[in-house]
Amino acid sequence: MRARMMLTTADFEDAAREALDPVYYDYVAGGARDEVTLRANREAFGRLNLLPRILRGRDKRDLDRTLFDCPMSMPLLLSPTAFHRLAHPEGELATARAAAAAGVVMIVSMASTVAVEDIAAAARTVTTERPPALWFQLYLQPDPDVTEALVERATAAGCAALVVTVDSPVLGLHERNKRNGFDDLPTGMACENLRNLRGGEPGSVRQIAMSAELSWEHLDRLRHSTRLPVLLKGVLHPEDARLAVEHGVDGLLLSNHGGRQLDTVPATVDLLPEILDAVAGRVPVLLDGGVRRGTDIVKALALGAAAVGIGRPVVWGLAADGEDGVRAVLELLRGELDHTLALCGATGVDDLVRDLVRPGFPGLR
Ligand SMILES: Cc1cc2nc3c(=O)[nH]c(=O)nc-3n(C[C@H](O)[C@H](O)[C@H](O)COP(=O)(O)O)c2cc1C
Ligand SMILES: CCCCC(=O)C(=O)O
Repeated sequence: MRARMMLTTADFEDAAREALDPVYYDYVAGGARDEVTLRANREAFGRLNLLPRILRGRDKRDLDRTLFDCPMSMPLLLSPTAFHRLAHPEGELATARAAAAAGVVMIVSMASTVAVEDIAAAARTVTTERPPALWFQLYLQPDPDVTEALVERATAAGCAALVVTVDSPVLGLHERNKRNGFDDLPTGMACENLRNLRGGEPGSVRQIAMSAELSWEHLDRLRHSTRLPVLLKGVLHPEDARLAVEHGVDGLLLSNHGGRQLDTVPATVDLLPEILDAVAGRVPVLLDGGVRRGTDIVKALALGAAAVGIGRPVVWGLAADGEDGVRAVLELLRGELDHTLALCGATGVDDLVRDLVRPGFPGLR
């Protein structure tokens, strides 16, 4: 049999589907309820068209960008995804080494199955031009002391920014997980950032409190308790984007959680112009959701995103081939990004303007 050619992120998804327990595959691939938003994220990128410029490019294009003092080899980052040890025995250690080697930021999930200190140590074992950068994602906890203990832990581990996920007053409901009976980590795996956080906590998933009673006051308290940049992840309404800036956040990660929280919310790339208008350049806006191709990255950047995140493709790479798989996914996207820039007549990622992206022309999908 001919070996599979790993040419696209979809090839990694196919390989991951074969490698993974179907219950875990469904957990990663799935979305909330009817998965309308999950599909919309992809469809929206497909509907947007690129209108390239000619005779104005460059042989060697600049891909690098610095955000929150973190130099990145390209404006692509690893959005936070939980439970990497479900995908590969080395879990987040492998992911962190791949991200460091590729020179991109990894946002560590609060629900990682390796402790943030160990993830940071793994990233530091990689020798590269740029110091490895980790940001830390957290859910605000109803008890602010728990949030603060977590922030202290992430800060001491060397994380350079905090990403506060605000789209989860309750957990999204995935009927795939219900049907599969998946509601906890298997024996031997835990949410290691929560283990012994303040006392003898076991690191159970159930320690992560989702609360519908969180308010801007919880965010204000966090904002005042840390010097790290704070980004909000999951703001969708432009009015909330305005409020977030007023409350002193340093950036937004425009995200619908990969279609895993409220189903039928719009695709993130469709919302991007409205959110950017609301923010009016005061803070950078990053985006994730459905990014699978270099053309997707270019469209989001051209519309004004400061960087884009990928969630599932990282887990597919990890499941398919551990550290090498994640690295391969990142290099594949780097190659597609560079190739798309060339075809668009752009000299680099700073040479992209809104005018390059047009709403779908009829008949072109
Ligand atoms: C398996 C999985 C686990 C996730 N875990 C988290 C998490 O712990 N915290 C969080 O804020 N977002 C989490 N997300 C959402 C991602 O950060 C991101 O928003 C989403 O995956 C982006 O869409 P994409 O998968 O289409 O690239 C998770 C997504 C997946 C697929
Ligand atoms: C408590 C873990 C949350 C993981 C998550 O955010 C997701 O699976 O989308």
